[in-house]
Amino acid sequence: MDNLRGHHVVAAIATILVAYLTRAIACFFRHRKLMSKYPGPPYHKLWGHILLLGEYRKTKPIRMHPHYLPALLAEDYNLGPVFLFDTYPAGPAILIVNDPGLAHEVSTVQNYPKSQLLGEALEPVAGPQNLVVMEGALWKKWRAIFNPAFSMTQLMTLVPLVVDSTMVFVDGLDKFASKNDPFRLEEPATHLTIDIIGKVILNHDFKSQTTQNEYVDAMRAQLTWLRDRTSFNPLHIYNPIRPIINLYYTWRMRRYLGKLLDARLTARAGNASNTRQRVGIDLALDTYFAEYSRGKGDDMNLLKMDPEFRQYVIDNFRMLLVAGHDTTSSTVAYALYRLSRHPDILAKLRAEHDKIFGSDPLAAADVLKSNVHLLNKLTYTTAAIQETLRLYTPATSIRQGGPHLFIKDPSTGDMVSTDGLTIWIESVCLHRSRKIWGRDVHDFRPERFLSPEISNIDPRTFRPFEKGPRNCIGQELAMLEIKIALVLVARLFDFKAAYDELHLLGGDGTLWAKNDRGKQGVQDVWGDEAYQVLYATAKPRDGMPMRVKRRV
Ligand code: HEM
Repeated sequence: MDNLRGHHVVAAIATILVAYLTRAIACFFRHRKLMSKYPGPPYHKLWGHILLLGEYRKTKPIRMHPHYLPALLAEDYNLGPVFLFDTYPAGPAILIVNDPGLAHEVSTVQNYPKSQLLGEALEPVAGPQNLVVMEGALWKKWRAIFNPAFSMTQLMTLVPLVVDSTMVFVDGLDKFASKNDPFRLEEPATHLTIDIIGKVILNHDFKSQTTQNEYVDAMRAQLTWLRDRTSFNPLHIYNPIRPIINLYYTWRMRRYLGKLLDARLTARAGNASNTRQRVGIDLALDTYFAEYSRGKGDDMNLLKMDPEFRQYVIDNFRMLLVAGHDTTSSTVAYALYRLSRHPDILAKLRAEHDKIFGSDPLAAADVLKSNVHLLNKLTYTTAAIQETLRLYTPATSIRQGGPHLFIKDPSTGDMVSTDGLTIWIESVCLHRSRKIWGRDVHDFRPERFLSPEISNIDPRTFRPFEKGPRNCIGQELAMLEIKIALVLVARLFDFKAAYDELHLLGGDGTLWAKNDRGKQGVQDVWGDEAYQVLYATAKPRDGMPMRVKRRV
């Protein structure tokens, strides 16, 4: 009897399994059939674009940032304004936007929602609700709260603080120069931008350039634990330890920021007029007092912050601290790298600094502090930074398609459905398009942003900070930081990339030294050994090994 019942159970489980498998297989082939109608590189009935991905993995670096791939595909297959890349079920089916007009449509006219994939990827870094992934009224509210912290008027008042942090960076470079050893430029550049964003958002000096800091250690360690979206290794993808580690670092970071918030709250409630500034933490507290003070009498009754509000503030701080350092530090490193490879361009940049700040580079910090508006005169330096951002775009935008959202393919006039698809506004495709920028597209030539030729290029093409309502809140801050770094560094030091000396850095204890993945095989993209890799954002490969020499 028991035996018979056992057979029934097995038969029922088998039936469910067969039904489940049949449905999964039917879904799979329905997906492939549907996707085969989209424009794109050759599509395999069974494999979609998975085999194509395999081909690129043979000829390009394994660690190459995924945002290079659509640009390579567009070039190799002469692809049009919108095309599909589908590695389902290994990855999502992605509709790639490779046209400035369509990018404008998706980012600005229709402002597609942010992709769920982005939410999943950023959750460990800044919780489920933060400025980058929020939508609708919630996003509007928090964007409006923090906007004033990034206004040009506010930023200009912070220039002296940025200069001070950058002088600590200069001291650090000096030490590397006297030791005459290679080092990874990305490391000190990262600590520089962390210190700056701490001041801008929290009115707090992490001093990460000179000391260990609990928050910075936790944040950087957590970034190394994020899932590497280029890895297909199931042991990595489903690592059971990752969620536990994430919880631990999240707890440490929230605790640190919570203490800062409480201290500021107490100071504000006690003596509002003396402590208020337009840094992020005070702007958040302004909103808190405005929203919660009704009927509570004086501010001292608000010292126990509403838990929901508190969570939003802290997670937004976490997001701003991450978004506000990673991309900027990479751009500082890439700008110095590119300048070091083009003595003629570097000479022009230095001549501009001589002209604006006087011929003594050692006096530049004081000159700048006494007249912060001199930064607005840096025309050539700005072009050099723009050219760096064009070639080394640190971030792009991933949106979510939907049943009512269609993209009109300008090459055919077809309305392309975006239902169920991830939409990628692929700025790297736009920034590396030979058709748009000409035959020297992969060359570093700041002049292209200064000559009349730029007026022939659709202004919606160049979008390192994205465009539309979800553009980068920190773009002016980033430009200001990078300009100040170049002004204070470019005339004092000569840099030389040291990729041929990477073996000397194997034991330097950095995040780069600890990870061996992809260090063998092809190591260049478009002939560039300092290609970008995915390490939370787009970072210079191996942290950009450099040697530096003092000039004056
Ligand atoms: C070179 C430096 C930077 C680059 C290239 C850059 C690029 C970008 C891009 C492309 C986006 C759009 C992302 C998306 O659509 O998902 C973005 C958004 C954002 N960036 Fe930046 N960023 C830089 C520096 C900064 C800085 C210094 C901050 C300061 C906190 C910052 C904070 C943010 C935030 C909060 C968003 C989300 C804005 C929103 O959706 O309302 N970024 N950034």
